[in-house]
Amino acid sequence: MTFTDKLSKAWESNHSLLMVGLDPDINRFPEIFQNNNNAIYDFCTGIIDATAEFSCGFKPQIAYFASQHAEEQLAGICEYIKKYYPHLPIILDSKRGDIGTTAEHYAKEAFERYRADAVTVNPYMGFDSIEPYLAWEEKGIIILCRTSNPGGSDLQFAQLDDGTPLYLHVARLVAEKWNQHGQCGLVVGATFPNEIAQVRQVVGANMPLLIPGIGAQGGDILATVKAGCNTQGTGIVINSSRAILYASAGTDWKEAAANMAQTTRDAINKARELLHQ
Ligand SMILES: O=C(O)c1cc(=O)[nH]c(=O)n1[C@@H]1O[C@H](COP(=O)(O)O)[C@@H](O)[C@H]1O
Repeated sequence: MTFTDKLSKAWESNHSLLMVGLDPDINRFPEIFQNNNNAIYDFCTGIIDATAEFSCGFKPQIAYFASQHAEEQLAGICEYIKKYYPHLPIILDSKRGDIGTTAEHYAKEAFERYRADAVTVNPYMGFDSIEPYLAWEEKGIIILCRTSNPGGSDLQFAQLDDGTPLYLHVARLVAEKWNQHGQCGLVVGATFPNEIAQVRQVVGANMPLLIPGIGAQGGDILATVKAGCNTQGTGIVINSSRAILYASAGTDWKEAAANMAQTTRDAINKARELLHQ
């Protein structure tokens, strides 16, 4: 099954557009994880069990694992999701970008080592740096377009000669040239709803948009849904990481994460209903 099919099914079966981001920061773990050599695996699998029913997938951020020499724990977490929640897609967030021969290895890292369903990539080095990922036709390739951070504007708002901002040029390139197998998505930040709407207009109804920036970064759910959803009330994956992972540092950490995931999923669904009645 392709990533886009799997994602559409997960949207429907869990009635959720919420993706739970796995950004495990050991300094923010509850006390019970002290002196636990497998803390990252145990924490993330606990969060996965607590939030799976409210989410449409999981997005592990690779830096949090690599910085702690925890790549094997990341591989174990991906195995865990595949085994217990095979209907939920994994987006490996690694934002790689390099020349083709090196990109081939980054693609293998994502799709062979971690068996991810999709990966985030950086378009800065152009088509030949993306091509090795596109060869994995079943997999999702989610390309940075209008990122959620304030500094994203430094380059993404630069204008081409005809006045088109760079982020819209990226959206157009992906939609018109790079998305030959219908496997591409774009990253657009919830902190910039006007730009989400511009991107949706350029790419049409079907391209999935990965939208981080609600929760800890303050993006607005209603504005995000309004700008990003297609007429079916789908088409977007709204990521939240810290707000869910660290909802409580006490013994109730799993319940708090579940509550936050459910509340967030429900708020997204309420916005969908409001806009698509
Ligand atoms: O590609 C991403 O996921 C991403 C793109 C972007 O523009 N902004 C952004 O915050 N992210 C990631 O989304 C997550 C946001 O985390 P929270 O702000 O804690 O919800 C982090 O893993 C970021 O690396």
